[in-house]
Amino acid sequence: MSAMGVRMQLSSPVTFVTGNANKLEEVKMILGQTIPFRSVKLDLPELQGEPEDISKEKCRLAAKEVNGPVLVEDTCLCFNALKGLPGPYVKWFLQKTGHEGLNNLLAAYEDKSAYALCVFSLALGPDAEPLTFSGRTEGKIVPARGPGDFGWDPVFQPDGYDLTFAEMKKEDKNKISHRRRALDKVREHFYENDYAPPV
Ligand SMILES: O=c1nc[nH]c2c1ncn2[C@H]1C[C@H](O)[C@@H](COP(=O)(O)OP(=O)(O)OP(=O)(O)O)O1
Ligand SMILES: [Mg+2]
Repeated sequence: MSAMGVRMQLSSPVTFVTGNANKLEEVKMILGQTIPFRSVKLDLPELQGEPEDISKEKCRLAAKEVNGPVLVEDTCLCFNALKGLPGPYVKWFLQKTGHEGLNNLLAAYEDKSAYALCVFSLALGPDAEPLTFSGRTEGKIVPARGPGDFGWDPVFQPDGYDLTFAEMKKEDKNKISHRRRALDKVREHFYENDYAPPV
């Protein structure tokens, strides 16, 4: 039961909206059968600003498109020496300058520390205010190592590991990742509110 004692009935399974197949694969692995969800491939426009606001706005757009309950996420890679940049803009830095460019951004600084941040937003429908759930993993930026199939994974080495995210086994990344930590909160929210499985 939710805090209000009202059982929320989802009108349909939650739709995870993303244009990124690698994200979807990880979300599927992490959530398994715990939350009923389906996915739609849509690359939604993203506003500029703070990670939470970007995620929420993406969620509002997704809920309008889907006209039902939706889940979206926005992922940031934040360099401490650069006060959190490139952050939500890492996609464009990566696309234009590659892994080497991301390393070069830190060339002038001793501090190579960084964190990966994942902000999920959930809206139960187009008129609902999105809720956000964040997860964060600390690490550092290193010259690229490992398979290059998912974003900046080759240049991010999480604290306590000698391997980059790209070099780690998927199941190991999924135990400590920003995405895992955020999804643990999403899952907790579903349990706490006792969202009934869709009929
Ligand atoms: O765990 C990750 N490990 C490595 N790279 C990652 C990860 N997660 C996102 N990424 C990349 C994808 C994109 O270059 C940028 C985030 O941008 P972001 O807008 O959130 O992703 P996206 O546009 O690819 O998909 P979406 O349609 O869900 O917005 O960082
Ligand atoms: Mg995006």
